[in-house]
Amino acid sequence: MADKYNYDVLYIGAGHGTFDGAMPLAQKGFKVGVIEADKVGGTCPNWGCNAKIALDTPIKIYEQQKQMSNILEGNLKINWRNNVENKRKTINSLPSAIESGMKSMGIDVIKGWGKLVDKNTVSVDDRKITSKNIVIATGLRPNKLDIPGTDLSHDSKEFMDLDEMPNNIAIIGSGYIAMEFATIANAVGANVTVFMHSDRILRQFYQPYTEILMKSLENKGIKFIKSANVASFSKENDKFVVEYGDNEKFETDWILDAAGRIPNVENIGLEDVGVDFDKKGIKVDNYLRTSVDNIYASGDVADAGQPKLTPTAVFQSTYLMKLFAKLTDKPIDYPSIPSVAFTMPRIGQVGVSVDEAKSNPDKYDIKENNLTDSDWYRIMTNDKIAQNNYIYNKEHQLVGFTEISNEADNAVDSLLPIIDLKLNKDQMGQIVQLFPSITSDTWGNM
Ligand SMILES: Cc1cc2nc3c(=O)[nH]c(=O)nc-3n(C[C@H](O)[C@H](O)[C@H](O)COP(=O)(O)OP(=O)(O)OC[C@H]3O[C@@H](n4cnc5c(N)ncnc54)[C@H](O)[C@@H]3O)c2cc1C
Ligand SMILES: NC(=O)c1ccc[n+]([C@@H]2O[C@H](COP(=O)([O-])OP(=O)(O)OC[C@H]3O[C@@H](n4cnc5c(N)ncnc54)[C@H](O)[C@@H]3O)[C@@H](O)[C@H]2O)c1
Repeated sequence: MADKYNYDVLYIGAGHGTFDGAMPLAQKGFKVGVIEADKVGGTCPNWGCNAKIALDTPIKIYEQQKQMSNILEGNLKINWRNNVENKRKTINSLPSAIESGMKSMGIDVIKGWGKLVDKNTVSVDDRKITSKNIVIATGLRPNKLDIPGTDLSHDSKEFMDLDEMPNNIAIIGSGYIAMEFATIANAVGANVTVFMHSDRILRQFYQPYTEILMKSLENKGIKFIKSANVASFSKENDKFVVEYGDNEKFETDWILDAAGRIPNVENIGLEDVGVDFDKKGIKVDNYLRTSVDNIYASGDVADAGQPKLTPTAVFQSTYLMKLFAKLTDKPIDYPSIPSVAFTMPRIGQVGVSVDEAKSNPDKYDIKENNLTDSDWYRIMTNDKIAQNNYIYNKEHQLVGFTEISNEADNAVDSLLPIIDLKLNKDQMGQIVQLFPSITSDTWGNM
């Protein structure tokens, strides 16, 4: 299409906020360009979900083996170097696979730093590229603590590429990255100390479950320092020192700063072109349109009031494809975005939360289960922690769910069609699950 401009749609950033929608858009005949400054695929395949789950998979097996030590004899041990090598092997081909996929659909993949020049022009080094529509999908980056010695700390990307697991690790923060990586480092044998900002971990999740998780991690040897108020990092001989609280000092071998991630909004010309943003990201309306009418934002960098996760980025980029291809003219209508902390045990949730249900008893009913004594599957795997909550509206439709267990990710996933398609009992009765499976038990416990 594009005649007046080089492209119909030009994307800045090549993560899930871009490629899930850009590929089908190009397939429909639209002229599409994608600018990427680093690895094609962005955070999720290279430094996020895929990379993390490759490292986590042996951890899950290791933890489950310990649970079944009455049957499985011998002591498994995780070889960290092999684990990192295996992670590299499983993800290293993803950028070129995604790039080839885009090129095969006719997308021009342009390497370099994209910066808005005006509402239809983006510069990449010395090149000026024009487009009818522009999508900014530049993602997030670690929010390094603004304290003395901050450069002595490391981020999640560096953790996932450690050739040796340090004996002692200090982790700053108690969110997703902090808890998932504390789980991994502890299983590999490191002494892990978590410096919490407050007295809670994983504040997005149901607090009674996060308290159970924290106790379980403590029982495995992870130390938590609540409301630590970390003041500085320094180096003394071969050791690193975390100064916190009332001038207390903690010596360690390695510091992971996991105190959150912030939007990549700097040096991309937003101010020059009049695109509004703040520290939560680029402001968008219900069509993912920014304050400039032909410029859109997608994925983590957009402040869309949704969890900044891969499923959100996939849904948003796919929605934009439909909008550009005129397959919809309606505002974006989000499904329930599922989220899981890949700790052991895991905590997962989707839809209406338990807290929301408890504060609106006229709208919701809650069914709580302890699966360790009632659920055959969890008895079989000797799970010591497995609980869930089903949340129903007054028409008895399932509208929310949360679980803590080794299988919480699979349990949440299995219920998404019921929640999103609002299946009633008759419709559910038309579907039989594989048996035995987590799905059959999760549906069966409703
Ligand atoms: C350690 C970790 C684990 C995670 N685990 C999970 C998980 O298990 N499940 C889940 O759902 N989510 C997870 N996430 C979040 C998930 O990775 C993100 O939500 C998702 O990758 C967002 O995609 P995006 O396209 O918006 O941004 P990104 O994937 O970050 O892509 C943005 C791209 O833009 C590029 N870029 C930035 N500025 C420019 C510029 N000016 N010019 C050109 N290119 C530019 C960047 O190089 C990058 O490639 C995890 C994140 C991290 C850090
Ligand atoms: N399983 C998953 O889906 C998954 C896994 C990892 C990351 N992610 C995504 O990546 C993003 C970043 O994850 P994250 O764990 O960095 O962020 P987060 O927001 O989950 O956690 C940040 C943590 O840092 C703490 N903190 C904030 N300021 C601090 C300070 N000054 N000093 C000490 N601690 C401080 C917070 O209390 C919190 O515990 C999120 O968008 C998340 O959705 C998702």
